[in-house]
Amino acid sequence: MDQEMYSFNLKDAIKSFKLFPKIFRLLWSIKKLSLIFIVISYIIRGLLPAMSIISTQILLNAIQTSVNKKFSYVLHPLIIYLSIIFLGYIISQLNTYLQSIFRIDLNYKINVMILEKAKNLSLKDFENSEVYDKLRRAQNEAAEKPYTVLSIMLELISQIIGFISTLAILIYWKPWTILLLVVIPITSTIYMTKIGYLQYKIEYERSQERRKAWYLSYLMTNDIAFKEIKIYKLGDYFIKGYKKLNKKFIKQDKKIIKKRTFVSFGFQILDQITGGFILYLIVQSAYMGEILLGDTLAYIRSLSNIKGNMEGLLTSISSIYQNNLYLKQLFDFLEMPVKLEKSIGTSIEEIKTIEFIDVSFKYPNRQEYALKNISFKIRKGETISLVGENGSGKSTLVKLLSGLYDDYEGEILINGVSMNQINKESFREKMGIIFQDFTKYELTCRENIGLGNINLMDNDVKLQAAINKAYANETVDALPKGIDTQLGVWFSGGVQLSGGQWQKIALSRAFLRDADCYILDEPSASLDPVSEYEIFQRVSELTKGKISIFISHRLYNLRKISSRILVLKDGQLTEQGTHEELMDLNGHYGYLYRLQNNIEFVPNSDI
Ligand SMILES: Nc1ncnc2c1ncn2[C@@H]1O[C@H](COP(=O)(O)OP(=O)(O)OP(=O)(O)O)[C@@H](O)[C@H]1O
Repeated sequence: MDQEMYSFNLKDAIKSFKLFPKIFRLLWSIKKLSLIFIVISYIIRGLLPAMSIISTQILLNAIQTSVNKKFSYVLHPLIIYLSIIFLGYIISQLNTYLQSIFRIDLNYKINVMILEKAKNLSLKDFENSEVYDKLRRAQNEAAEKPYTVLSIMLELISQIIGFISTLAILIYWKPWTILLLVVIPITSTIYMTKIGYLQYKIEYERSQERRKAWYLSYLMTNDIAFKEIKIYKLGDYFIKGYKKLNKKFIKQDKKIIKKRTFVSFGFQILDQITGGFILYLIVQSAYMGEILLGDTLAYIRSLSNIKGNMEGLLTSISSIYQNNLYLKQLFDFLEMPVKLEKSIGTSIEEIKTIEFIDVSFKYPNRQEYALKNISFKIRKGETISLVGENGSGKSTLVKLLSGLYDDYEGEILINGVSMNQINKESFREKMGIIFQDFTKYELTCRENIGLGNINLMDNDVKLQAAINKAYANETVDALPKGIDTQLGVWFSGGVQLSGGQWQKIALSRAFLRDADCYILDEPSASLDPVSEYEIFQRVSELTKGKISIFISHRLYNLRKISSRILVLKDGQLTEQGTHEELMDLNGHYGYLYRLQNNIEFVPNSDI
């Protein structure tokens, strides 16, 4: 047996049933009345087999002993027999209907709960692959599970009732036969549960690889990497990676199926032999005249019912355990602690100052600091430029400044109040940011802009003003349905924009809000130098009296508009001042500026 099999123990299995109250609370919150009806219908379903056996037994025995009796002697048992069949039919139909409806509501509610939870996660959570795995597991594997557990749980209730009630019929005849009937299924269940645990463990351990396989297939089936896949001929490479991962999964799955089939086959054979032996005893008793025809049939049916019930009951217990393991993923995710930002802190009415005091920060998965001992103060009315080579920490600084990470060292003060003590939601409402990797929403142009302030989504005047501010008029006017044109290529009627056009739409989105601080992180990636300069100039004009922060590698464009330039090098703030001051300093900025503008370089030992 595999090493992993030993790590399963019955205690864990029993412990997993502790999830019941949580599951029940969740289900109760969906639809109380439906849940009550479903439970009742399962209880009746559990009683029906025994009721049917007893009514058949009474009917047959009545027929066999009806000589010289009135017809009503057999008619009454017949009516009872037919009523039970009819009741069974109605209950089964009602049960199917209620469960289908319940399932729809439950799935919907759980998916919304997952989205609500994802909404409250921090950027750090999203950059943490463990949290990401939890989210994916919750979404992919666990969303269906509460329903599965519900139906198995109810099936279990019904089976227990069915089992006990039919068992009573056989106990009445030969009590010791019961022992024979239960030993084998119980042993088989323990084994099957172990296999279930093994399967879960494999699934759990391969969730990173599963995500990788999903990612490779995503790259192959979406437009994001299409061009590079064609140009660099990456198709076969990605398919090879996809196949390699999946071959491993298939091998593991087949091994489990083999094991499951083998164990189940062995126990089935033993079970059939026991069943055959008890059947032999029933037939022998009937032959000897010890029992009537109705009793014989009742015992035979009880025997087959008990066997079926026992098997079903134990399979249910084992699959509840297995499903609970997956459900734990869902609860783990839903109960993951998150800091709800909006409920805490001082509200920010206007951003007047932003100050970093000796701020250092490193990403959770990194050893080295991305920012080290950064100190500066920005006042309202200033236009600040952040410059530095790739990886020097500019975008990280912007993320810290927007309150997206909170585990930095030092202090970040907004209007003199610590970032950790302000109401971040009110603060962010006052920020208009275009990140380097801004989002191109596969939605309409109106939504792409309106998402900057959803209250203004239908306010055409304000939308147009934002479009004008961002110089996006030409782009929007050229769209076939104007502002209501679908953008991107994912949905029908979509129009794809150029990188620079997308950027202007994103800028309009930032302008739609009446912010106190605008941040443009490297628009140069998509804008030509002239457009970038125009936009910087435009933004600094429009934000007079407010704060604007630009990040660009084109130092020439920042020269005139910046009231101050902050120079980052290897995560440290090495220089700050106006363009002229920094040129006079002849440090790193001077070096970069001259390099970009073909000005002869005067060496400086500090560079
Ligand atoms: N999410 C992240 N997790 C871990 N490390 C990160 C993350 N984002 C950035 N880094 C690291 O932090 C450092 C600073 O990155 P940052 O993106 O702030 O640089 P930048 O100055 O904006 O660079 P560029 O000019 O290329 O945009 C780099 O070493 C980078 O590898």
